[in-house]
Amino acid sequence: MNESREVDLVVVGLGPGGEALATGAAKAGLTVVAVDKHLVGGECPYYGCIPTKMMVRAADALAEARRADSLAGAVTVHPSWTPVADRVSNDATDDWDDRVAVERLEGAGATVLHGTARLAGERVVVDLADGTGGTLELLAARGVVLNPGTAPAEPPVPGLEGTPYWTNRDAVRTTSVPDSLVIIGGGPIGCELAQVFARFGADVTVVQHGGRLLPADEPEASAALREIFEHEGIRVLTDTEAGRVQYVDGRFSVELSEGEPLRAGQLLVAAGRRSNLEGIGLDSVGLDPSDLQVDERLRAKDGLWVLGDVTGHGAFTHVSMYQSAIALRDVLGEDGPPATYEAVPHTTFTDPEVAGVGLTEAAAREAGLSVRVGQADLGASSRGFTHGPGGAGLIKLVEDADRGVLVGGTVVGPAAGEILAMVTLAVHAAVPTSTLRTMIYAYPTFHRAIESALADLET
Ligand SMILES: Cc1cc2nc3c(=O)[nH]c(=O)nc-3n(C[C@H](O)[C@H](O)[C@H](O)COP(=O)(O)OP(=O)(O)OC[C@H]3O[C@@H](n4cnc5c(N)ncnc54)[C@H](O)[C@@H]3O)c2cc1C
Ligand SMILES: NC(=O)c1ccc[n+]([C@@H]2O[C@H](COP(=O)([O-])OP(=O)(O)OC[C@H]3O[C@@H](n4cnc5c(N)ncnc54)[C@H](O)[C@@H]3O)[C@@H](O)[C@H]2O)c1
Repeated sequence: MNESREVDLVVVGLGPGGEALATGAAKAGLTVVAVDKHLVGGECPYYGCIPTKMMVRAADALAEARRADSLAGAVTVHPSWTPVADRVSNDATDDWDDRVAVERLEGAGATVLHGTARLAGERVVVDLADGTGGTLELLAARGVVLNPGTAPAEPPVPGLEGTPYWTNRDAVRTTSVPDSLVIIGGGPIGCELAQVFARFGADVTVVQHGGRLLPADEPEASAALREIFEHEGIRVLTDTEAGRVQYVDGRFSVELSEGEPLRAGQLLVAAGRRSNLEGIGLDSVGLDPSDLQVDERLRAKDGLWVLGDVTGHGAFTHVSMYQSAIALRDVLGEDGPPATYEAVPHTTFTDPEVAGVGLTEAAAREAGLSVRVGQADLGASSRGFTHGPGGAGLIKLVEDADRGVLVGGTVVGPAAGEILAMVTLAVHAAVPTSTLRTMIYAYPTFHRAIESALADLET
């Protein structure tokens, strides 16, 4: 089938934001063609947030059971990956089948196509994945939305190519736990999965070429997480470069910039992401994919909106969804608040969770702000004390002293992502720190430690 069609809107790439935008535009009465080369919904539901958080939940349950000894008596733990693999396959991903998502989008009134799309000047060309080798040319009167996301980056490590190493996409599909696992990369993916597989019995080593785990977070958070990882038996090698990789007789060996090579049953590469904008045809409309800028309504140019991870405002589902709502209003010609990114929160779902919002202390100083920081030891708070094992953590607040408002905050601890919510609100709404100090904090909650960190701002 080689045909041309005129429609109102074409959405290329159906990550969380693209799917939501296509749904909203179709419900608003536009004729919408929504195209994805793989699964409708993108990385988050099939290979990212949802399956990995099911894995984290299972690993946390094991850790809690192991803590029971010192709190409530003996519990015997026999880890099994079977319920994890079953939940990921049956409940999270429908065995990596997007039929439900496709039907939902079609139910909203959109036409859904599986195929690889690219811009060709005024038109969008779709190479259909229906096995016919056909193409479809679409002319979109209102415009085109790109939400193509990212793919796992392959670092330039000699010998890596051609080995059966894992990326996040393989790790979430595994039906067994390797006896040993080397992870290249100590970012959010590397850290979350290191703890999951270690708690299920794998001997795990994280190789991180920077100086610390989670380098985008506060150094205090990285140090706290490293201590906990090492206490749990996870080996953390920082300032270490992975060298030649070999795969012989079903085992990996990884040479290192220093020390003995590592040997393991599996290798996970979690060394960042590669933008899917390359090859999507931006050059055909005069734009450079390696330096794409979007405005506060996600417009790259008239009639072209781009959203999600590739915009560089935080590779998180909530950013993709936030941008999607703003771009949808613009597509529909509606007014509304523009996109701002001062209070983008994130949570890495290790145990303890590492959650942050806004600027780190270093970023605030680099921005030339008059910075005051305040810290509190979560483990030493009343709630941390009563919680006991697993209750360690910290709170760090960053204040712009001239304005008297928080511009950033970090929480490490159990449910840190939830505790962070009030710091996110404070940064977002620029609530004066003097107002935050007069609030009553329930006793004994974890969030009450924020009051101690606020008091520490004054010292
Ligand atoms: C292991 C892992 C865990 C994560 N955990 C979290 C978490 O806990 N919380 C969180 O907020 N975020 C998390 N993320 C990040 C989150 O998955 C992404 O930020 C989110 O998916 C938003 O991405 P996106 O909207 O840019 O598009 P994506 O989800 O990447 O989707 C893009 C879609 O575009 C399609 N596509 C690309 N090019 C084309 C083309 N030319 N034609 C047609 N279709 C195309 C792709 O097939 C894909 O379906 C995690 C990511 C990973 C990898
Ligand atoms: N809970 C969450 O919200 C969550 C969880 C997972 C992923 N994510 C999103 O997905 C994105 C991608 O995650 P990621 O962890 O792959 O990427 P990342 O870019 O955040 O971290 C990759 C890490 O790998 C290191 N690295 C790169 N090349 C290396 C090499 N050759 N040797 C050793 N170390 C190397 C980098 O220093 C970096 O710290 C994240 O930035 C985040 O936005 C979010």
